[in-house]
Amino acid sequence: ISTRTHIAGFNFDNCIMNAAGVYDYSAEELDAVQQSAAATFVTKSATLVPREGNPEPRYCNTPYGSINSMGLPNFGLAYYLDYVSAAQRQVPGKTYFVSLTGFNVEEDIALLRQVQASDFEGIVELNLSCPNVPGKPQTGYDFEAVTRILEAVFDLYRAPLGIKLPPYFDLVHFDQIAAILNRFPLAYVNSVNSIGNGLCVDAAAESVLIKPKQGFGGIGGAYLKPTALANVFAFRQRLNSSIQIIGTGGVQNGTDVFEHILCGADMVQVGTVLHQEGVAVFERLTRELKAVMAQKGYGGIDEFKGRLKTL
Ligand SMILES: CC(C)(C)CCc1c(C(=O)O)[nH]c(=O)[nH]c1=O
Repeated sequence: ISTRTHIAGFNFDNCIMNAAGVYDYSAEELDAVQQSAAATFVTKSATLVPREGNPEPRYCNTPYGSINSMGLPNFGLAYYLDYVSAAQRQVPGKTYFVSLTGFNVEEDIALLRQVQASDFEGIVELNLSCPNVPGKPQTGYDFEAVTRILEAVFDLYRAPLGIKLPPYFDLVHFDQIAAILNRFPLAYVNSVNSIGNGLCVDAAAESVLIKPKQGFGGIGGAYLKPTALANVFAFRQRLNSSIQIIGTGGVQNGTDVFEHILCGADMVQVGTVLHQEGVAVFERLTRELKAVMAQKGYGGIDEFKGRLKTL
């Protein structure tokens, strides 16, 4: 039984990896993912210069998942390009993902120019959940901004590039954003980022759980799965077949991975469960996925990918 997959023409021995922002901040964490059963890694979304991020506590586990307002702490793009450059030499033939996020189009372009000038041979993931012009919603919810950014990006960048999107909750929004995305040579769409601006409360302390933004933060974990599966399934039906899908959100076991693939995902990423369990989670999820496949008689993920039945 094989859980191998392919993204942007690159082959991967497995279809499970980390989600940007989790276990990918430092070289030590990236090493741990490298040495695990994960297919590959994606780096923490990188900015032009290093960022400390928000004051702590900025992440908290909750009964059904997690809440975070990290504030994009990262060592800067150069650090991650150096790490991946060394990884490419150490393990030739393995493909890595570098996540980027600018706070405006100019920054996005500057980040991509820096990637182009490097020896990076992998896949770029552009995080569109970043804030945009103050007073406007995050980029992923500002469809004109998405259009403007992708026009600038694809004028410049010709190598494999995917985007990370926030969750959408209205079928008309799926139609509208998919019509935009179908105009561009995207390698993939990664759905979903955390549900923005949730609020978790500690009733005993009568307080919020995290310090930034009065306790508002991105919601991950089990809460997220129905929304994540809906976004994967909706985009699979709307996007050109040339645009692949990475499914992210709410994975806790092999059946959840199976469900993401059934909805159309070509690769599945994990965040909260990785943060809580560590990199051993990749071996567990892979084992559990293979058990589901064995029980159903599937030899490879293409036999059930996107085959979700409607009633
Ligand atoms: C939310 C932003 C800080 C604008 C982007 C980075 C990010 C963060 C973060 O660094 O706070 N957390 C998430 O759950 N998703 C993200 O995409």
